[in-house]
Amino acid sequence: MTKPETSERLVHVPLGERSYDILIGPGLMARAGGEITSRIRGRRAAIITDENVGSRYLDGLMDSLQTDGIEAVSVTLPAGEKTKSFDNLTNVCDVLLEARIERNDTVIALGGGVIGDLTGFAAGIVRRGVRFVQIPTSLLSQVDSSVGGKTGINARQGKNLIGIFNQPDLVLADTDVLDTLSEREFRAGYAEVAKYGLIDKPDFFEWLETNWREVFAGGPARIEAIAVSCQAKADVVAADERENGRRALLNLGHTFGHALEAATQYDSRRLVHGEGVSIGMVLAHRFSARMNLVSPDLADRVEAHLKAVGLPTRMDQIPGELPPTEVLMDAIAQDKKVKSGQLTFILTRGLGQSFVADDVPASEVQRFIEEMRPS
Ligand SMILES: NC(=O)c1ccc[n+]([C@@H]2O[C@H](COP(=O)([O-])OP(=O)(O)OC[C@H]3O[C@@H](n4cnc5c(N)ncnc54)[C@H](O)[C@@H]3O)[C@@H](O)[C@H]2O)c1
Ligand SMILES: O=C(O)C(=O)C[C@@H](O)[C@H](O)[C@H](O)COP(=O)(O)O
Ligand SMILES: [Zn+2]
Repeated sequence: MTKPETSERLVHVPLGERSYDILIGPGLMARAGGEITSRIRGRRAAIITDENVGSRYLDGLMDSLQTDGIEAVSVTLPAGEKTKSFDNLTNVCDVLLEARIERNDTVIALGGGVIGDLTGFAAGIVRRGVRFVQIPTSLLSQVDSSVGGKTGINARQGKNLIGIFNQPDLVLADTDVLDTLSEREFRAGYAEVAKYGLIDKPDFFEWLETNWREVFAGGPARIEAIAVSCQAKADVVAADERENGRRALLNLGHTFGHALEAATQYDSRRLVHGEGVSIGMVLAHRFSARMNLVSPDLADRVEAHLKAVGLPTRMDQIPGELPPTEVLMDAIAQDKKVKSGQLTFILTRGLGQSFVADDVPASEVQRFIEEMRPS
């Protein structure tokens, strides 16, 4: 096994027998075989990827696995949010069973959050659970979706409505691969980075306001931002793995964001997840101001930063027409945080002072959306 780069970072997710490491840094793809064989007994693997990532990184990963004695099959799916479907779940399960992947073999998600969520779900249900490694290749998946074990697919009724908690055995975030990510997708991932600052790390948000250009440029600031994000997520997940309380904070901006994704039929030409989160976080701050929890200046500040990096911050920036507010409210009513029919939102009392509000009147939300949406 080749030596780790000195710039490499390790974040541990302490979850008892489900604990695992997240390795972050350059050159990890070429070491994947060694990192896997040092942790997982089985010598066979199945790699699930998408066409954009597979065409660039599948061969290299296969070579690395082969060097360390792992024999692998692969399946390449179409790229994009629509891939998180029952049809593709069936396809992936079929591939795993046909290849006779056993419980101690490894299923590898090589791609962004779409591939990670779908693959993690399949790995958790095939033979009631086989080993699962995340090799996240988008910024969003390196800072968020590969960590914490939420896996699943979308349903006709809404986003991520069918799935399971299934922690990975290992996460390998090779930061070199971010060089081929489009600027738009990098920005979308950045929304989830900024989210950690807005949840409870005001110093990190301030650091991002000053250093975001370096994060976009690559190098140590980018690795630092990814490591801080993974540590922030690991801390929340370790405290509340199954979202009985504090973990809901990671949903800041998502109640609005998921409704907008559903409203655009998961059409990535109109909106991708991180963009929905960006608009959703601004709405969550504006709604907090509306509820007299914070000054509107804070919402202006959050919007100014997200705008500066080039993210959309308002519903009127989504191309095409949005459905009526009632349709958005229907999607919001399907949110997994709803309790006894009451909406739950993540609101804020200040910069980095987010909290879970589980008594938000639907009528207030509806009125607020009416005012904020394009007329
Ligand atoms: N499970 C969780 O905790 C969690 C957290 C956040 C988001 N998510 C989910 O993650 C998904 C969004 O993830 P995403 O933003 O990674 O989307 P994605 O998986 O669709 O990836 C974005 C695009 O970038 C391409 N891509 C990925 N890596 C690349 C690379 N290195 N070079 C070139 N192209 C590359 C992909 O092919 C795709 O076209 C959503 O479904 C969202 O719900 C899940
Ligand atoms: O890990 C979590 O918990 C999150 O909420 C992270 C979110 O960024 C992510 O988009 C997640 O998939 C949303 O979860 P959901 O339970 O609202 O579907
Ligand atoms: Zn998200």
